Amino acid sequence: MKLKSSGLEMLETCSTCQQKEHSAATRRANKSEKENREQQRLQSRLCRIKHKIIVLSGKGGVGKSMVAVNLAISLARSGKRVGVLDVDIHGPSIPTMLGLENEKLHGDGNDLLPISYGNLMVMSIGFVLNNHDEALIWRGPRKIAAIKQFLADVAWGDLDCLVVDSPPGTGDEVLSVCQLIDNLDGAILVTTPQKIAAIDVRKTVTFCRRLQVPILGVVENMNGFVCPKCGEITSILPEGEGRKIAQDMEIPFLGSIPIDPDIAWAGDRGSPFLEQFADSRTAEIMNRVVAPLLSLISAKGPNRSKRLAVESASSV
Ligand SMILES: Nc1ncnc2c1ncn2[C@@H]1O[C@H](COP(=O)(O)OP(=O)(O)OP(=O)(O)O)[C@@H](O)[C@H]1O
Repeated sequence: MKLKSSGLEMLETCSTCQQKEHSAATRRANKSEKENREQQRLQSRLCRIKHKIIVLSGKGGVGKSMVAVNLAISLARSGKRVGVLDVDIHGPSIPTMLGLENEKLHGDGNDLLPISYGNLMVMSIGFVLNNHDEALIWRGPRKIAAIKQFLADVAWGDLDCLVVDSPPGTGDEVLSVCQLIDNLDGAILVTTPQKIAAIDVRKTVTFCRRLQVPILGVVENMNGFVCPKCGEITSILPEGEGRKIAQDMEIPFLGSIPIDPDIAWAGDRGSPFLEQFADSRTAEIMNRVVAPLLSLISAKGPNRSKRLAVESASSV
């Protein structure tokens, strides 16, 4: 015991240790100063964006990017200033869906400049990749830093709405967006009609509730098939899980969008469906699905959404 206590005394008085502690304290102070500056920069960007919506799903390939792009187009067509932020680090689809896959990231001083698609402004990790086959092999901290940089450094200017397209699941990217944007209007959850997708989407509902992100509604995509010859909609998948999630979990059901070969065609050609096939029956259905979201954005003032079905917070 005696030896141990005299060892401790040595530690307390040792000048090398004191120096080390002093440098560590300086590093900590510099780090928190840097973090404060970053936080201020982030807030000054975000406060110029009236509404922020994230499109989520627990399942991959269910149509999140398709919903994000067409919602953004619909808002832009109604005269809103809209940005689309693609935070799918490992599989960014937005550049392809908007025909921007050959665009590269530009900067101006400390600002990153969004790429324009008509009057839409777009930012995606896809603009950073050197070629289409390149894969980013990043762990969580690097992904989180990239998303932070997108939110803090992209010069969106004044926007009516930012639509964030996310990767499947509730991993680092989605968690970062939900935590960094503290006044998100809410999340749109996308599912397909099968139980297998719905099971994962239910987890996304729980995730949103734990993070106190309001749920704006569920979209059930790929419900029924639109015959390209006669336009009749035939049911080909088990039906109704999207509506069931909405009922069971007391969240709004925004509607169902059928499988339409023209949606897939439009996505591959980089020409948004609601622009290219504006007069089709499916476009009419899609317009009905996004109508409540348009009303939300058109309401005066930022973040007017009612916090829906949000349960008591628990820290994550
Ligand atoms: N209703 C639909 N009818 C036909 N094709 C569709 C429909 N919805 C989406 N698609 C097509 O399905 C593919 C997957 O859609 P999308 O990329 O939007 O899904 P995602 O959920 O964003 O995928 P990921 O999980 O990989 O990010 C795309 O080629 C898209 O054009």
